[in-house]
Amino acid sequence: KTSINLRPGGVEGGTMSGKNLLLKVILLGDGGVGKSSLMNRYVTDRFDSQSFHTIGVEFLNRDLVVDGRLVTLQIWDTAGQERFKSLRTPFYRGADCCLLTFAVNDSRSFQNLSNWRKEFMNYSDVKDPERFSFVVLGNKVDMEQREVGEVEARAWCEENGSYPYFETSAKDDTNVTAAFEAAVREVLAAEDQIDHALLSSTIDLHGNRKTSRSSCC
Ligand SMILES: Nc1nc2c(ncn2[C@@H]2O[C@H](COP(=O)(O)OP(=O)(O)OP(=O)(O)O)[C@@H](O)[C@H]2O)c(=O)[nH]1
Ligand SMILES: [Mg+2]
Repeated sequence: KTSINLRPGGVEGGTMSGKNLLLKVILLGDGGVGKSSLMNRYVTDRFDSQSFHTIGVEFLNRDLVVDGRLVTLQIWDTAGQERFKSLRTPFYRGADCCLLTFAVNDSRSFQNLSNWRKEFMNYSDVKDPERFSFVVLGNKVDMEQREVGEVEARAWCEENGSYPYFETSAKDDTNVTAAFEAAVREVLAAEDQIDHALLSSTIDLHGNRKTSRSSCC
């Protein structure tokens, strides 16, 4: 299958070797939890222990193959500090997946996950909130002093929509690739469901047309 149907908001880009899929994922979470560090680890394989707070948004692309499909992952990294809210929210539209990020040594950042999800929903204009793909990242697992346990984090994910959960460290490169690949898989799985729904509604429509024709002629 070389062409893939996308719901509104997704973009299809062309390449020399056929069509490849451009997916937009967005990193949200409190200032300092490690969003920029995760993106930089994944795209450039570097870690900076002295990074600056992000102002507004930045994005980087990385190509990858997931389950035999060539995908360009466009990662949007946002500023988590409250004062930058108006600079980040215009960029939520068109996202295919949202990575809700907290730091395991900062319980406040974990408690704020539901606020981040709310903010995303308010500004992203997602058509079907129940089906939208979220992935949750508990970052900084290399740190000694944890304030949020894995069991507690997994329970939140389960209760709030069975979101995949990854314990990551941008510093040690733990689960970073796995987390971004999971985001792609979540989107592809959601697309497949929509393809199936479209297919069955097409069949229904044909059925209806046939019935109405035979009744009027
Ligand atoms: N120990 C450890 N430190 C990390 C990790 N990820 C990020 N950091 C550090 O945490 C600090 C904040 O990281 P950033 O990536 O800038 O955080 P951010 O979420 O982008 O913050 P904002 O841009 O303000 O929203 C930096 O000093 C990073 O070096 C990690 O996995 N482990
Ligand atoms: Mg940042």
